[in-house]
Amino acid sequence: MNLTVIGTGYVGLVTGTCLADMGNNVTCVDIDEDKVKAMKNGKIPIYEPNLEELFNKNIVGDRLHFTTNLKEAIQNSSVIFLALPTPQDEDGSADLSYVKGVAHDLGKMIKGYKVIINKSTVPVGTSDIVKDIISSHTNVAFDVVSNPEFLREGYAVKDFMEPERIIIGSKSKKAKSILSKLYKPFISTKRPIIFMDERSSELTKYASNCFLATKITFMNEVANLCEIIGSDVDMVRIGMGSDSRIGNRFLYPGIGYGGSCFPKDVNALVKSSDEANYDFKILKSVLDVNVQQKKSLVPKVSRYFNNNLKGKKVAIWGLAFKPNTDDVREAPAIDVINELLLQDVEITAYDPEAMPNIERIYGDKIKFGKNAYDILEDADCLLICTEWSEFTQPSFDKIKKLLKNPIIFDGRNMFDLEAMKHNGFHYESVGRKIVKL
Ligand SMILES: NC(=O)C1=CN([C@@H]2O[C@H](COP(=O)(O)OP(=O)(O)OC[C@H]3O[C@@H](n4cnc5c(N)ncnc54)[C@H](O)[C@@H]3O)[C@@H](O)[C@H]2O)C=CC1
Ligand SMILES: O=C(O)[C@H]1O[C@H](OP(=O)(O)OP(=O)(O)OC[C@H]2O[C@@H](n3ccc(=O)[nH]c3=O)[C@H](O)[C@@H]2O)[C@H](O)[C@@H](O)[C@@H]1O
Repeated sequence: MNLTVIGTGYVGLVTGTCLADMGNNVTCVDIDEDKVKAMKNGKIPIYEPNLEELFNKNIVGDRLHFTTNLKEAIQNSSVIFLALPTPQDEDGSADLSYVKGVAHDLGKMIKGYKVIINKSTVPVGTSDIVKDIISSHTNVAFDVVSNPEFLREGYAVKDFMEPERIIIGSKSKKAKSILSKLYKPFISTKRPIIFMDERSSELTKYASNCFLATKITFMNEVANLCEIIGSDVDMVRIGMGSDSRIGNRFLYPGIGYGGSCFPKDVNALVKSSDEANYDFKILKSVLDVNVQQKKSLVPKVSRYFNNNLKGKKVAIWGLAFKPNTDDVREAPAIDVINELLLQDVEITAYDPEAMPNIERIYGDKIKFGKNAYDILEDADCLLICTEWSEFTQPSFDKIKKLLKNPIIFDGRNMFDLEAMKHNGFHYESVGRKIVKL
């Protein structure tokens, strides 16, 4: 099939690349000229494991094309994906201006039947809004389908190629039949397409992200309680997770959830609920608890140094909002850095992928290293904000030699308590006993 993908951020690029890999002829459109130029030259604008290889394969295979010209891009394709940003507006709601803007453009441009598939995360009712906008410009037949995306950064290719389910919100037989054909290579009896109406599909996406954010937040609160009453959250997590009704995934406590989606999507569902005169209390608590959790590491450091961090030198491992991405949007490391800078702390940091993005925010306020050990020399302690696999089995001897004091504050529970005792560290983590020197 000839397809057009509008917006080549994370979702658009993965969607376009994976669908091209299934033999479709895909044209990706973006308004960012530099991005399009770079992609035409085979340069991928994001760090995402396994994507670059697939991207290059499909460019060489002449199935993946890039342009800034929307009119040209949609000319020969009756299937159009929207993968546009829906960032958080000032009042917490989802900003639909990108989606609405493109709907106006499409309304003025379409000449024959098109199915417009929305992959952006959008509030309930957006499919109707898009339909109305397009209809205000044209009498040509078209369908608007809600087809939310569930991929995770860091696993995006696998998640797209082997989705646990594909949600399609549409009442149009024609659109459903086109999408069934398009997604055939991705589905099986264990990985079905679930058809529903547009409004249910739109809510499924928010409800899924909000539930996961709630699950993490619940465990963060369990961890906070563990610290007070002397339980070990790792054991509680294993005990809880072995109940298949609960499941063992997304039960890892830490220094709060971040990223480009959970924070904005929880805010957006709270806002939509308020507008519908429904007080979504549990989600309001999730928002509050996560703000506190993201601030929870620095007070531990401060307490250790008798509430005086002025002039201390702190090394940070991990800046991305999670491993295997260079994305620092709403990353807990940013809250940690802000708080430390407020207390006049000197910061050295290392992340395998995200340092350029953090440097863009802080300039020379932070020093960066070439590797994890580079930044430890003479630091008063080490903080861990992201659980990159390269931090999993470090040389504790080397860390001890380089740090001024053998002290680690771990926001991601990376190390075994007994091992840290044996290695001779003061070690504080989340929801577990403090290992004292
Ligand atoms: N990032 C993720 O892991 C996931 C994101 N989503 C949702 O998918 C949507 C897109 O997210 P991302 O890909 O992360 O966004 P992004 O911000 O990385 O990329 C969006 C792209 O759209 C382009 N764009 C903006 N206006 C345009 C226009 N008028 N015409 C053509 N291109 C235009 C931008 O230049 C940018 O390249 C959001 O609604 C997000 O919530 C859903 C699942 C996963
Ligand atoms: O809508 C989206 O954009 C995507 O949002 C999340 O994906 P992503 O933001 O890439 O990252 P996750 O792996 O879900 O992690 C989100 C945050 O939760 C934190 N987390 C995750 C799991 C856990 O057990 N504990 C925990 O603190 C991570 O550190 C990270 O900060 C969802 O997992 C995807 O299904 C969804 O498509």
